[in-house]
Amino acid sequence: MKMKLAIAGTGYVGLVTGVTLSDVGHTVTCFDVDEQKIQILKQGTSPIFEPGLEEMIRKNTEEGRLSFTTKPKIAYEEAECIFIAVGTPEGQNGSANLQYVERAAIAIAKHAKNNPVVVIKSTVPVGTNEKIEKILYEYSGHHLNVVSNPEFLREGSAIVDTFSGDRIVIGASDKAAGDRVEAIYKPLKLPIVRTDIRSAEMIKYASNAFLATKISFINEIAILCEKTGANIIDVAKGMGMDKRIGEQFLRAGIGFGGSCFPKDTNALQKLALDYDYQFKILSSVTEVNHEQKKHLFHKAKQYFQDLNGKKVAILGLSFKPNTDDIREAPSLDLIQELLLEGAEITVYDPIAMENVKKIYGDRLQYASSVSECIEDKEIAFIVTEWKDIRDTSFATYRKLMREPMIIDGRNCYSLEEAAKEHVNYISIGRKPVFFKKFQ
Ligand SMILES: NC(=O)C1=CN([C@@H]2O[C@H](COP(=O)(O)OP(=O)(O)OC[C@H]3O[C@@H](n4cnc5c(N)ncnc54)[C@H](O)[C@@H]3O)[C@@H](O)[C@H]2O)C=CC1
Ligand SMILES: O=C(O)[C@H]1O[C@H](OP(=O)(O)OP(=O)(O)OC[C@H]2O[C@@H](n3ccc(=O)[nH]c3=O)[C@H](O)[C@@H]2O)[C@H](O)[C@@H](O)[C@@H]1O
Repeated sequence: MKMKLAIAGTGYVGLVTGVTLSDVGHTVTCFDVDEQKIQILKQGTSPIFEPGLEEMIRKNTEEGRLSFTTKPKIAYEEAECIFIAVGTPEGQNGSANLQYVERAAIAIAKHAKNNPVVVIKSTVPVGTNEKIEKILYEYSGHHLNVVSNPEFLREGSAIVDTFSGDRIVIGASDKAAGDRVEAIYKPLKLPIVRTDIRSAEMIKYASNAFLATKISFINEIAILCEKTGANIIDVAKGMGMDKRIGEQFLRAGIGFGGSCFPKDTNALQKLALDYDYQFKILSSVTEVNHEQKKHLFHKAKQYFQDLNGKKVAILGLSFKPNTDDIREAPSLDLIQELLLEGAEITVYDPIAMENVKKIYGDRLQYASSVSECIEDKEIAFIVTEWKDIRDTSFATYRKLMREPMIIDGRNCYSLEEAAKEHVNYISIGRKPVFFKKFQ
């Protein structure tokens, strides 16, 4: 059944939801309060870097199923279902800031005329959907059903994640409203989990918190590997082959970043405190992650002591490959520490450089390729495992750097390769390989 849908918010989640649902045949109008964003979208350009997204925006706009507007009336008036996908950034004391969700609900209440189901896709604390139902009633004077439908896509693989996700969660108190949302997703042919509203809200936070826990856990095992002489790659492989553990999210590195894991782990801890409970595991997960983001810097200090005036290269700035998002990116922590030490920093990222320039301006130098970034440097830090960074051979480092000291936060190379290629190579959870003797 094809439906008339509206989306509030054209960030990652709103845009990908709008584009994919129009691609399976629904008519979708995306509304955003950001006029500049809507202008860009109307021209068929994506305001975010996401593989495959721009092509799909153009295709579905041209075929007449997808449109963009800054006028809430146009988006909401006739919609049968309205998805709220606005931001829920970290607010006071770590709690989720719900002001954007509330404003979106008020606009929906004022303009919707077709008795729509209101679907909350934004990540919101348990109990929020019920609050929004009340706001909708207060501002419209009649009852509108609210359904919780949290999102599980990842930046950088958002389209693939939407078309081949593991599950779609639908939390509803009204069966018919839940059925309507289920019907929208039917063409995707994905497993559907139906729950009550509060459980759906909790599934989202619990999933993100569990994945974040896996990362902090493997990062602590990596520290122990470094101390004991074990190899984290082999350890993670051996653990991950146990289906009860699973191989995913066992890549040790320099801590998790991004717009969601840090804020969602904090919001869940805050929610627990609101219910008079201290979520002990999660406070350790956050603490471990905080420390892990400084790991590369500490390694550099360990081998060089004084970094003042050192010429360093930072390869990769986004919080993960295939996105220009630098929110909570570990690169920012490293830059900050190195600036305080007085290092001379050159950075490179295939996509995210402009975002970093907005923060650091001329305090950094910006290179347009890996080679330009590492040329004549004393230390190269690998921070984000973009393909062109992973594909750079040790021979290139040897040719361009004074005396290659590579500190790799993403374990991009094998230790055998490093030993064979005569570079100094320090990675995560593995023995360092030294060509030149460091004290
Ligand atoms: N970024 C991600 O990969 C994922 C995000 N989420 C959750 O989805 C939600 C949205 O996240 P993002 O898409 O990253 O947010 P974002 O911050 O990139 O975009 C939010 C958009 O909403 C717009 N907006 C604000 N108030 C509005 C209003 N009243 N009406 C219409 N538009 C409005 C903003 O202008 C902005 O374009 C958050 O709750 C987030 O935790 C969930 C899964 C994945
Ligand atoms: O709620 C959200 O916003 C989303 O948060 C994450 O998605 P995302 O933040 O886009 O990216 P991930 O691939 O999960 O990576 C997050 C961080 O963890 C790090 N990571 C990931 C995996 C791993 O094994 N090791 C590791 O250090 C990444 O480098 C990155 O900094 C979740 O994976 C999505 O399911 C969820 O929808």
